[in-house]
Amino acid sequence: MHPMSLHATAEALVAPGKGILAADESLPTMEKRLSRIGVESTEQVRRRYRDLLLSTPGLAEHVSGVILFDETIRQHDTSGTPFPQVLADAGIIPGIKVDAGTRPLAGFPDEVVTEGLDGLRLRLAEYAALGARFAKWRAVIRIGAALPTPGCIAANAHALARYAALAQEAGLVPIVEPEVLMDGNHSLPTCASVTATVLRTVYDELARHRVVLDATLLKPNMVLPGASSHETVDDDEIAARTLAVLRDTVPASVPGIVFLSGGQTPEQATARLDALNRRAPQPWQLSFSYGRALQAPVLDAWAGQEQNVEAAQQALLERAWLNGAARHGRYRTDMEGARRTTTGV
Ligand SMILES: O=P(O)(O)OC[C@H]1O[C@](O)(COP(=O)(O)O)[C@@H](O)[C@@H]1O
Repeated sequence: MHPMSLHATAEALVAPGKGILAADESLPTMEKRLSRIGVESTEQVRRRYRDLLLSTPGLAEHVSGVILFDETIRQHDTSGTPFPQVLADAGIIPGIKVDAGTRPLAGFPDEVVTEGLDGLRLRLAEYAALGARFAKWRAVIRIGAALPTPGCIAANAHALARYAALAQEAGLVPIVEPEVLMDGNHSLPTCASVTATVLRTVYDELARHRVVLDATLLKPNMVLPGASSHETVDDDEIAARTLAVLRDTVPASVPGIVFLSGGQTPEQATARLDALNRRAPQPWQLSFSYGRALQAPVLDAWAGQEQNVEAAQQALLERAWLNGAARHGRYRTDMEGARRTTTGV
């Protein structure tokens, strides 16, 4: 086992000015992301793309950890170094997505449950041996006319707790991710009340399963109006509503909250993280674990072409730098596109 305690690892993942790069897209998600830029998703393409991300020089300045996918944790960079080692050498903590994705929840139309508990103890031991020091499991909750149901919330919270306990047993810090989706035309208060109910249920289950909270991180959605609701809400209101829900439901012993981006634009995700941090101090660090909001500009800049690798890495450094500023509540929109002049890089 790695000599750093689980609590120390959790704290290092939410170190000031830093956050997590979620690069753990499953095969179907990666196929979607690559087809947007007109690139076919093959194992070699995914390896090249992840190599670009993970070998970005200077990434550690604002990235504390990277979540990998099962395929990626077994792959190597072009010189033959395993990806978890590439990260560790750069001072970045390697992590791993361990859920097996969502499936329809039997008896609950339009609701899903995350699978992957069977055999998880053995898989976690293998991931730890491959160099992972933290893990992630995502539950998905949909808002609809009569959704989510208590049954769906309970099933997902139970799975998250079973996973988190197993991750800690294996010496990995569990990131607990109950995502309330932005899809739909629901209001901001509806998202707030659903998110609060989900988080309360999740923390009940974590306690029941004896999960040590100071060695966990929470990866929640921000409290937002539904994507098709046409409600305009400013970033400070989103921060206020999000913090009100979190303060009501997340114990203070949790070291950090690392938000998912969930379909927000990169600029929105950064501005809202900034608004949240302008309301610090809070009981926990307020950080990011963004997939799309960090990678969308990288994919656009890369477009699958070798000659664009450096420009793509610059795009990643730019977003990491902006989110690093947002970690301190020091982001301003005029910093967009200004990294080279400001940092002299
Ligand atoms: O392919 P999956 O397992 O559905 O994962 C979806 C993505 O959702 C996340 O949990 C959050 O990503 P976003 O910031 O893009 O919402 C990522 O960690 C993950 O890559």
